[in-house]
Amino acid sequence: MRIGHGYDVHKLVENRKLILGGVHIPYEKGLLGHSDADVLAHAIADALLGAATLGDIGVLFPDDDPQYAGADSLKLLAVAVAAVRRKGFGIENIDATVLAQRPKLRPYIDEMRRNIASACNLDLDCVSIKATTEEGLGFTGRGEGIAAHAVCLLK
Ligand SMILES: Nc1ccn([C@@H]2O[C@H](COP(=O)(O)O)[C@@H](O)[C@H]2O)c(=O)n1
Ligand SMILES: C[C@@]1(CO)OP(=O)(O)OP(=O)(O)OC[C@H]1O
Repeated sequence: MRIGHGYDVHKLVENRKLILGGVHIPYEKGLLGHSDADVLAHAIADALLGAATLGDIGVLFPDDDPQYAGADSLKLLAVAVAAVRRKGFGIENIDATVLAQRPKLRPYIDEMRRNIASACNLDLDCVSIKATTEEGLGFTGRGEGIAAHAVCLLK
């Protein structure tokens, strides 16, 4: 067994789509990044790559490479998963938490889980996604950005 942890943050700005776990969530702002800035998919990719000692998402997909401009992060996640599997690992489970003051994410959680499970070729029951506010505290609490933590086990 191998354990992995991933953490990512992206800034909330106007005139960007808010994409979390591959779901386009209606909101007045979106996350800024070189890719679609799907902070949840990035944290999960980093957890998987970390567990397999394959570096992190920025190693696989450099943020100065034009081919990743506006990239669908679920596709980047699927590539990361393929690298993990090529190294001989299977994925036991993924558990992630999104830190966002707004918008309310609960209505979108099941669709996010389905998207992540599909990108990772996993049963739905192996993918857990949760959301929490930080009670108005810090940069997520002020609505300046959204963060995500993820852990995974590889077998
Ligand atoms: N952006 C968010 C944040 C939280 N939730 C859900 O609300 C519950 C209570 O949030 P607390 O920060 O007070 O723990 C939380 O357990 C989530 O189910 C949400 O949907 N979207
Ligand atoms: C995903 C990549 C891909 O270009 O770009 P960003 O969307 O900026 O995301 P980040 O988590 O800052 O770093 C990883 C990048 O390599």
